[in-house]
Amino acid sequence: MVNTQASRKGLILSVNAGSSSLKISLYRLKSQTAPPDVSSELEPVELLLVSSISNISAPPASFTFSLAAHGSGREAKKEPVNSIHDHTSAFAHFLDYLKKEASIDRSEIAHVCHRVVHGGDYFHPEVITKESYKHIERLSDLAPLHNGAALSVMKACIDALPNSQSIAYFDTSFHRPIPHHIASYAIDQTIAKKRGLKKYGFHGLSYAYILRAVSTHLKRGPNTLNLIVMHLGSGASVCAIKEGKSMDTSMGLTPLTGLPGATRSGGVDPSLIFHYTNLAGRMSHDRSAAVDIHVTRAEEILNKQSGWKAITGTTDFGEVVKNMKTNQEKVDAGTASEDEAKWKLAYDLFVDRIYDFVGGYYLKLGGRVNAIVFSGGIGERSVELRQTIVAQMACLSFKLDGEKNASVDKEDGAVVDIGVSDDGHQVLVCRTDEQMEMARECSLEKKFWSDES
Ligand SMILES: Nc1ncnc2c1ncn2[C@@H]1O[C@H](COP(=O)(O)OP(=O)(O)O)[C@@H](O)[C@H]1O
Ligand SMILES: CC(=O)OP(=O)(O)O
Ligand SMILES: [Mg+2]
Repeated sequence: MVNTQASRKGLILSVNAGSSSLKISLYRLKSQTAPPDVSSELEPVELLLVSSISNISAPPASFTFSLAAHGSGREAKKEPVNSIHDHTSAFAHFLDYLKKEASIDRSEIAHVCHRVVHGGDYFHPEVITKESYKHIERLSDLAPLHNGAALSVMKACIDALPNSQSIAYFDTSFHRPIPHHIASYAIDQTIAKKRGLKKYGFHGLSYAYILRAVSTHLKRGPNTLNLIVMHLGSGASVCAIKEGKSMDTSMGLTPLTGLPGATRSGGVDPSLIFHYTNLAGRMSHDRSAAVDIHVTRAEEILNKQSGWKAITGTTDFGEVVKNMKTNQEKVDAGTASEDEAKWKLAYDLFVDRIYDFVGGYYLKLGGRVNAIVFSGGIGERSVELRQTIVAQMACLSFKLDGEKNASVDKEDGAVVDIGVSDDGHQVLVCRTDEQMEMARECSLEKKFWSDES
């Protein structure tokens, strides 16, 4: 049931619970009288403020909050916060700040959009009811770093923002068009069907935003585009987009497989875990999540105690790159200790797995690739990683403009060109925005804005 008062004010709060972060943006509808008539705009909503809490899994968390003044953005306030230890306390900290720092009446927030990583067989946004909440809760075991976090924020929203309607937007929706044989595993198909064991794919809200942003940037309809998009953050994945639709992606049944992440192993031989520990099948006693999640020791180790954190001790890939450069000479000379060499191991291993997917997807797309796109915290910020990947892709005739690559941070806009080859292959960076993707979808959905709904 939409609160009519709030609906008329047209504020949308978008909440993105990532594995290591909570990103929150507040928007106002640009056209309050006729919200659904702005479908052609990339951003039919106006950003009012943005807040981000990072390092939730490696405290102290870092909190930023900035009011967007006519789009230009005011200097962000950034501070470490010791009281933040999970997504619930991160959201509570944000609400406190909102009260103190912004002259916004919470009761004007009509809708809260929640990024939910695993939607199972939900393909469309779902208003949160007892039933949909339970459905998402049941899927928590398949996205142990994510769905529980999103649910805990939903609970907090229902308490703190009783006038607002909570709506779940799913990462998995974008990947619905993946062909059956690509989404299937080579296992007993009766069991696969019964238990829903297939590739779902994730980072879908990000890929949807990127597709639209690149389409606007290149002035070409999304359905004419073939892209290889890398979303590289604490969770990292690659997606092959064929004629505007997801054709394949590197994550699978859960967000664990594919590329390694900050604390995730990525794809390993499934037998590995039984050699790693003989307690693999036992239930984990980890109770750090605010919502009960049932995972085995195997899942806990591969999701939370692996990745570059396990190799180097840090979840920050920026640190990995910095330390790798510091130790480069010794590594090249063969005189580096294991401790000095570990940074390069983490970097090279990540890069190697990216090659696997980018190379495979280039082949699947028959070489007809309009652009490769870097996004996510690492893809958007690591000059070195982009340089390494595109250098290897020279054999596929991709070319990087070194100066443009080094000055991405100085460029405005969602998409930045960093190279184009003679035969038209583009290299792009896209500042992805999952919160905007949800707010946009929400603003365009007539039923969320009619007084009768
Ligand atoms: N300058 C940088 N170079 C490389 N990696 C960076 C840099 N700055 C941030 N990162 C990485 O970006 C990651 C966060 O990415 P993001 O997509 O925002 O995370 P999440 O997966 O939680 O949504 C951090 O884990 C950090 O490793
Ligand atoms: C699906 C996933 O891994 O998301 P994130 O990168 O936000 O943790
Ligand atoms: Mg993320």
